[in-house]
Amino acid sequence: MNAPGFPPNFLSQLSGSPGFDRENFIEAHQSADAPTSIRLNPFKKIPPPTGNHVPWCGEGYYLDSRPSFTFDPLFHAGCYYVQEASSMFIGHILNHIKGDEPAKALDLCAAPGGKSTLISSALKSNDLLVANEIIKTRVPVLTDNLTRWGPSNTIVTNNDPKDFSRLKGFFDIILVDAPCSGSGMFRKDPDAMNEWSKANVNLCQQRQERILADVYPALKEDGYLIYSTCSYSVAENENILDWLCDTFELESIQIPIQSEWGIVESRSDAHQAWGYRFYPGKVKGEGLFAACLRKKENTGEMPNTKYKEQQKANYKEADLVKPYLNDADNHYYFKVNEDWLAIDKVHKESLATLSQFLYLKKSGVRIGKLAGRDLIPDHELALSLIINKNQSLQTELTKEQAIQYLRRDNITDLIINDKGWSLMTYDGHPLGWAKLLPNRINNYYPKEIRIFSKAEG
Ligand SMILES: C[S@@+](CC[C@H](N)C(=O)[O-])C[C@H]1O[C@@H](n2cnc3c(N)ncnc32)[C@H](O)[C@@H]1O
Repeated sequence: MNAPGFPPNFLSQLSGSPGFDRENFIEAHQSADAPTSIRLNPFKKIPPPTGNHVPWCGEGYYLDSRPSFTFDPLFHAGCYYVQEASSMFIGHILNHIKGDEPAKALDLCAAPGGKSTLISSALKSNDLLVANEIIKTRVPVLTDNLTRWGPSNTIVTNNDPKDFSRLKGFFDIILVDAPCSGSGMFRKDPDAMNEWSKANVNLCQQRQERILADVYPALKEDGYLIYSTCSYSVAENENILDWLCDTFELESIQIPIQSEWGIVESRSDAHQAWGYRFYPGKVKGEGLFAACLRKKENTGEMPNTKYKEQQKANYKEADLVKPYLNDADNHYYFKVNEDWLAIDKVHKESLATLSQFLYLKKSGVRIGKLAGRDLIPDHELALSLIINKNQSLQTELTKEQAIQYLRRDNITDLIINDKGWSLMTYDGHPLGWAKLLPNRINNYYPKEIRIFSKAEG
């Protein structure tokens, strides 16, 4: 069977990969469309869709067809994330390794944020997630996706992996979802085939080693390193595991899987490290490789950071913003310029440490600015999981009105009985803020993320 479109040497290079079935692989790329799947936000409950479950992810569902997510207000409310099914396996690994002890997790290569929202779903409020993206222009999409998801225990950073090497032994879990040659996405994005070459695979391999070496000191002894790519190349996968085991003291972790899931369990040549391969045709999802290793050495620890307390006057101001949050006493309140922010109290020290070494782009939840004793609420607050909805007005919108709101258009046929800041909700889920005035509504949906397309379909 021939496969038009695959780059020269691609199939021959794959022929040695564990579990590779040439005919099955070509057929999956010729005849089957990439399945559409979503993952529900466990903290913003909506009725599950009618499609089948993703076998390795309790919150993952395949959809029978691909709807227009842009025109679904619940998507903008952060009730679900559109994610390729294989990627959800990272959540399965996390569930296997994570105990009850509070953990600090780092998602090093995080934009656009699919795996960050996945990790976030598996964490409790006393766990911390740091989601980092090196490329500045990709940070906004990451912060937007995490804002929609709503956690208050998350910090977004914009740093090079080597900046993390100073955070010695800080993290219990590090995910490196590495930039790679991208062959696993060929079915979804056939244009990616034009970028593929053996030389690029080698370049990616070198970059992957560099990223891993840079971040390694930030992992605690006995902490877990999860490594993943969307490449099929042994050079970027099993060979990287061997390189890791040659270079550092790591133990490979076997992850329980069920044979009917269709995932191929592989072993690296030299160290017999376990890896998990996803081939379209064998699994209902795109190409992925994932592995988990445990650090068995101490490469240094952070000295304790002394936290500089804020001045007393600020605490008085903080009392004005507290009523806007649920569980207000379990949060730590701080100011960045004029804005008040909150993060779970247990992360106060971590925040101080991270702010010394990294560029923080989003920390916990931005509550808003005070104008006298009144709060000008921030969009992050509206979408957050910690908002006290009873503190402000709420205006429930029809689907048509919600789309108008999300476009920043005029909202038609809305009867206004109140005055002031109102949460605009759809099916009870906040979308953002508007200010209700006697004869008009001021729409405060952020213009950068408004719906731009005019027509559905
Ligand atoms: C596979 S994508 C991450 C996808 C993301 N984890 C998700 O699930 O949505 C790899 C990311 O690594 C970033 N990246 C590129 N070069 C990098 C480098 N040298 N060090 C760290 N990250 C890099 C890319 O900008 C990209 O966002």
